[in-house]
Amino acid sequence: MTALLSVDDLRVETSTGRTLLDGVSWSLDAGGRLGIVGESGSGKSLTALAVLGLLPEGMRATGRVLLDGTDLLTLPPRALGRVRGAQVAMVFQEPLTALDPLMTVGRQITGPLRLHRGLRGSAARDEAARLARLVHLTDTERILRSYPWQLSGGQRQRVALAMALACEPRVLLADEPTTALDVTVQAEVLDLLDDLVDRTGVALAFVSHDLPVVARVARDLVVMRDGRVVERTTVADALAGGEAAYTRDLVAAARAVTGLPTPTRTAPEDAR
Ligand SMILES: Nc1ncnc2c1ncn2[C@@H]1O[C@H](COP(=O)(O)OP(=O)(O)OP(=O)(O)O)[C@@H](O)[C@H]1O
Repeated sequence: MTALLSVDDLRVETSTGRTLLDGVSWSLDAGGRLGIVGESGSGKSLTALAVLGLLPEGMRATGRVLLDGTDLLTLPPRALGRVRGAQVAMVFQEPLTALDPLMTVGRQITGPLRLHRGLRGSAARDEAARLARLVHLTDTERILRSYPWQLSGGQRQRVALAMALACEPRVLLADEPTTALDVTVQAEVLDLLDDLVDRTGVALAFVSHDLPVVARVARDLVVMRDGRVVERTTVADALAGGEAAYTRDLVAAARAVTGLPTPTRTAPEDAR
């Protein structure tokens, strides 16, 4: 199968020539679930930002980021803007950064529907309500009339997911989407993500420092350290004892803290 999104020998340097990402390569198939894991500073977020063309000023990316064969790194800004949101959507750790504090949730969800799908009036409102239900928001009428600050952290992340899915993207990039949430809400949002991937068929790239969290939603796994990919494997194989010593350390550390299960090696299709 040809990959839907592939990152090929991605390198990111600062304006002073410091290398932050060095030869990062991975691929995500249509409907795939890729986890990108590694300790703080390993380059997970920069990889996600580079894919979206959202690197901080002054940083330079080389290599290739191919979405269905189109290299996003060489795309002009306007064309890249059309890809972002419409084909590759994202959710971040803190949903408030993605939400406008002065706009009701309903208007924020209808915004991308208007822009990318041309929906207006009651058609946009109906679709916003459908999306709110899709992300398991209850009391949708009230929530759509609310401002972000009137919602809980878990509700805000559900709204951010509804906005991300509004344009029916092919890829969803999630960077630590549950890290700021307390444990119970974190589990609910992970279950929701799992369900959304199944129901919408969106391909998921899920970035987190937390291996047990990644293991709940991902099937394939990229392990990063110091701006490099240490190992490309599956979650099941990593849990059964990865090839790289660093992967084994990550698994052992996670197991010591959370009691991760010790599965036997399984075929990738059975890994969820
Ligand atoms: N704006 C920036 N300017 C210079 N260096 C940066 C910048 N942003 C990140 N870096 C550096 O790039 C490297 C990778 O950072 P990145 O944020 O991708 O790591 P991460 O794995 O996502 O970690 P975390 O989970 O803590 O966000 C780190 O060494 C970091 O110090």
